[in-house]
Amino acid sequence: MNGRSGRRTVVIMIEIEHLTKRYGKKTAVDDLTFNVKPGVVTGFLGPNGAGKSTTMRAIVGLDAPTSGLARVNGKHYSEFQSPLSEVGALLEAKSVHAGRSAHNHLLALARTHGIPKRRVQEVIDLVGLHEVAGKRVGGFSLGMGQRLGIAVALLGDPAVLILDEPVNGLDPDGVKWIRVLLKGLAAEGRTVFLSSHLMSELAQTAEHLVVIGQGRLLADTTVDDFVSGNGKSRVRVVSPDAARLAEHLAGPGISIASPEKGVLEVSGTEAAVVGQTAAAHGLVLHELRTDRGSLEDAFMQLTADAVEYRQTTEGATR
Ligand SMILES: Nc1ncnc2c1ncn2[C@@H]1O[C@H](COP(=O)(O)OP(=O)(O)OP(=O)(O)O)[C@@H](O)[C@H]1O
Repeated sequence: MNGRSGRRTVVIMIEIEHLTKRYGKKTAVDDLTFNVKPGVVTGFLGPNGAGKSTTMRAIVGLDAPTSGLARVNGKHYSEFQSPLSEVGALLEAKSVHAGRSAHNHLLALARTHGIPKRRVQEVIDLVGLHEVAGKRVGGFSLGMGQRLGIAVALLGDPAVLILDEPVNGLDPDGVKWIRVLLKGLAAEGRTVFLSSHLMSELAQTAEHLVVIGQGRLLADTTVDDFVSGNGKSRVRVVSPDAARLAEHLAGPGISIASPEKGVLEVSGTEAAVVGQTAAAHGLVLHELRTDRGSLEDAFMQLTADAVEYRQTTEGATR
């Protein structure tokens, strides 16, 4: 269609290329480039104001980029014949007629988008709204509203789903439900791209992560690599000989803390080295394990650096 059909042999469903979005002097998204692939849940992580919603809005044509491109399935959103069937989106609170029932809201959307009527009941069941489908949307709780938004996103049975903070307003059961739902949709081969500021939630739901800060790409990697690459891992040792072990371990680049008697937390080395050092000196160990940093630690570390970077560059350029 655009003469670049060769690209389509590579299965990339969402392509962001040098995307920049400015609102007046504010650069919300700054030369962002990344791809989102099908078959896995990709988390979109960043502190408040990082540019996640702006990027998602650009993908579905709600915001025109200042420069750069956002494509789904090789096409710009405006080229879609049947948008709801190509990409389902849950963005900020939908404008829903408060007086309409969830069922009628979905039915109206289905009619205007050429989606069969039976799909309405299917998505109502899928999101667990069957008991309240006939009730006025105006009386819905935040969580019910989120479920309705997800039903709208799924209505056209799209291969690509974009969800901005989908767990907002959901209770713990709802959070668990959406985690299972999204993983299931990805396992069917769909592209699932969701933003969250709840890092622990993304760690349990997403396999891949795109992290942004101040509109710029900070990481595009698997969750596992993100944590091991950015989190601080340390070795925890419990030993009746802790003090002597600490003396033998001490050296350049190694820091040792003792949060309580007989316990050491060692950074800058590996569990194997600690075990070998203990064995070489005949010291008894009761426990030896590596504590990996959490996704939360990794995220804080990465975005803290981004904030510093921004302050220095702003100072330099203005
Ligand atoms: N319509 C707008 N006009 C002016 N500035 C805007 C507009 N929309 C977003 N911004 C600004 O652009 C930046 C990025 O906002 P965006 O909502 O994309 O971030 P976000 O990562 O989704 O944040 P949050 O997690 O708080 O939703 C913010 O500084 C925001 O204030």
